Amino acid sequence: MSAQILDGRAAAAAIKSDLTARVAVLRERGVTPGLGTLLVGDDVGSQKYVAGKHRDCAAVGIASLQRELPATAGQAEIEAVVHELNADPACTGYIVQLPLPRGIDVNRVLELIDPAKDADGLHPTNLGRLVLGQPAPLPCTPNGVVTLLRRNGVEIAGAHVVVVGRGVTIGRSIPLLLTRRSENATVTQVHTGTRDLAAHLRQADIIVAAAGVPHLVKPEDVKPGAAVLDVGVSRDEHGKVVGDVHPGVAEVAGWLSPNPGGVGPMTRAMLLQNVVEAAERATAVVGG
Ligand SMILES: Nc1nc(=O)c2c([nH]1)NC[C@@H]1CN(c3ccc(C(=O)N[C@@H](CCC(=O)O)C(=O)O)cc3)C=[N+]21
Repeated sequence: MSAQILDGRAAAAAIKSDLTARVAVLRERGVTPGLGTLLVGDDVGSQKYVAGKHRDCAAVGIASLQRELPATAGQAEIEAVVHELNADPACTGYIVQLPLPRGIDVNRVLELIDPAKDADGLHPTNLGRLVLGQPAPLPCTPNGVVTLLRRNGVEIAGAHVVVVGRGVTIGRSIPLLLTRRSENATVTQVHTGTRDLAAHLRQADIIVAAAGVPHLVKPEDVKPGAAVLDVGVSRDEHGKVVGDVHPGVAEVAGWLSPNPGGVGPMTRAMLLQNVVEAAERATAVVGG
């Protein structure tokens, strides 16, 4: 018996098709949403990610604003681009591609982003709103995880979800989404300080593996039929992506998100959704 696939590429394609229609409505009203990216340095991986985001934009009718700075750029130069994008009415939302070069105060840069233009959903104000239950752009990867489960009919309400990892972009905020009344999951968060990781994993109806440790989740630690989402991205010596989930888990789990092809494409779709929703909010205010 083999797990059913939580196909992130298929779900992302369906979401992008829905967003294309919403963008068309906005454009009829004279509003073209625009996604900005700031890329600092010449990391090939980051360049590829950013290029992918702009390809996505073109596909759904969102305008692209690409800003690039050399790896030698200093704090002031980076902050100047952030101020420029905050002020630019053509920019509905934007991201500062991470990581930034060593020596840059990342938190200071991210705090300067206008929370209304925070396409990543990682601004302190928006994370605070998430804690408070107020409307805000949601962090893209966590929202991608929840959306991928929902679209495949995986029961979240009442489920015991074990989240592996406590990183800021994923692990920290996934429990905040899953424990909302609209999701109603019960969440255990485990991390490198957890005494018996396997004992927790075996209790899980849903495992979200976001630790960045290759093949951390082993088949013998997964309850038969559980849903397992592989969010970890490590690379082997050939540069190939290796996830947090051991391939043998496919024989035990009921549902499995592949990596690549799972949560990654969903992250990109959620970024586009944040931009479209920001444009819709702005249009509703302007139009009354
Ligand atoms: N401000 C900021 N926001 C981010 O969201 C952000 C970032 N910085 N820095 C880097 C990480 C990484 N990340 C990925 C998104 C999608 C895929 C993705 O779509 N991956 C494909 C495979 C790769 C491909 O097809 O090109 C997949 O999983 O199937 C991967 C990685 C976003 N990040």
